[in-house]
Amino acid sequence: MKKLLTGEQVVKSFGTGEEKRNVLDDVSVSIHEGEFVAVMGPSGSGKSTLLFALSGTDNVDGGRVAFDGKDLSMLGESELAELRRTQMGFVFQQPTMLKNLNILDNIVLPSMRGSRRPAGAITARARALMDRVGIAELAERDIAQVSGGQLQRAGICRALMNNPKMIFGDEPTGALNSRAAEEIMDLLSEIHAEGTTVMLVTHDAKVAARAERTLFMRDGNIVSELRLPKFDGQGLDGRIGQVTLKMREIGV
Ligand SMILES: Nc1ncnc2c1ncn2[C@@H]1O[C@H](COP(=O)(O)OP(=O)(O)OP(=O)(O)O)[C@@H](O)[C@H]1O
Repeated sequence: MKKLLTGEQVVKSFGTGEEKRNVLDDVSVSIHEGEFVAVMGPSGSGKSTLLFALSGTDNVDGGRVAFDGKDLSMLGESELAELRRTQMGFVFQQPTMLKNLNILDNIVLPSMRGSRRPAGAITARARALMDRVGIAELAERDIAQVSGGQLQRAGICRALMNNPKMIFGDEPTGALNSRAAEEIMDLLSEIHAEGTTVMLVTHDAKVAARAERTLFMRDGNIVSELRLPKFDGQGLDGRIGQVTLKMREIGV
């Protein structure tokens, strides 16, 4: 399988002078096309910082990040923004949505901003995605009138609008009850099964159990990884057991 995303000796530091410290300390990692990778580790170990560095959300202080063969540091600001807008989708703990717009408008807004596609086609794409994730009837609702799980589905629709090669998620189920979390993970597993590459930061063994590879971070480094067969919808409990065992083994 082709490498889609590579980080080579990535360094990211925060602070200055004596306060300066490397939050990512020479991290190298490759993610292959179609892979589902989870990132776990103690709070403050650098998981989100790694996700932001690899997705070009944040610049890095050392090393190199390449997406689909393109060195991100060689791209101009607008090229990087375009690459992120068209090839990457982002799902966070809680989707940031505008309160004065309904669900549909929140989903289409980022695509309307930067695209030459006709507005009708963009709206049709959003409605098809909403239908697919089971929130078609909520299009005209205010964002305050839907549940956390429904709002996250809308966030996933927004992330899929441009049919991205890769989805990056930072604790996508962190704000949800266990049933909604499971439904969101079913959805992300489906999207992965259709060929989208996925990278998720999580504290939850139930989330990492869906992944084929879980990276474990500590103090700004990847210290271990667990590989599992591609998830086919079967044997989730056993996979959760394996992730939990590994977490205990390395003290996460
Ligand atoms: N913008 C920033 N400025 C200064 N320090 C930062 C910044 N962002 C992150 N850090 C620090 O970098 C370290 C790693 O943060 P990061 O959010 O990547 O950890 P994490 O593993 O995702 O943690 P959590 O599980 O709590 O979300 C932390 O000590 C954090 O305080």
